[in-house]
Amino acid sequence: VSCAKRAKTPNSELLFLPFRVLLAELEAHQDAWPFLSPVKLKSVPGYRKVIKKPMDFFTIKEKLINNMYLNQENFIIDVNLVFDNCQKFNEDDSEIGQAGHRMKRFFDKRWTELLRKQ
Ligand SMILES: Oc1ccc2c(c1)N[C@H](O)CC2
Repeated sequence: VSCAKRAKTPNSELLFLPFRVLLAELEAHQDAWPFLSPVKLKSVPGYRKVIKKPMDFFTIKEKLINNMYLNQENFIIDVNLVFDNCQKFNEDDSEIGQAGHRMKRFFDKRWTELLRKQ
């Protein structure tokens, strides 16, 4: 993801370590396959029109590595965007729709556990 690289201050790396761990858990989840990389807009009819802000785990990782999240909220907004896009584009009873619901439940649980630790 090209963007102006922000100065890497040590504490910002430390501050976001829990998010990198949490993101790694999302990527390792067996239901993560629809969300690992950007949807190929050219090969999925209607996606570009319906989904105004595509998002995926790879893009989130790139933004984390490039210090593009200024605060915790923006990280959570992007993760929830992945699941909201999935619910918008897929029927709840579809394979991908079900994977999205399972991933969201997993994320909400882990995020709550992470917050309780702080
Ligand atoms: O049948 C299909 C084919 C492609 C995709 C989906 C469903 N859903 C994803 O959210 C986006 C990509």
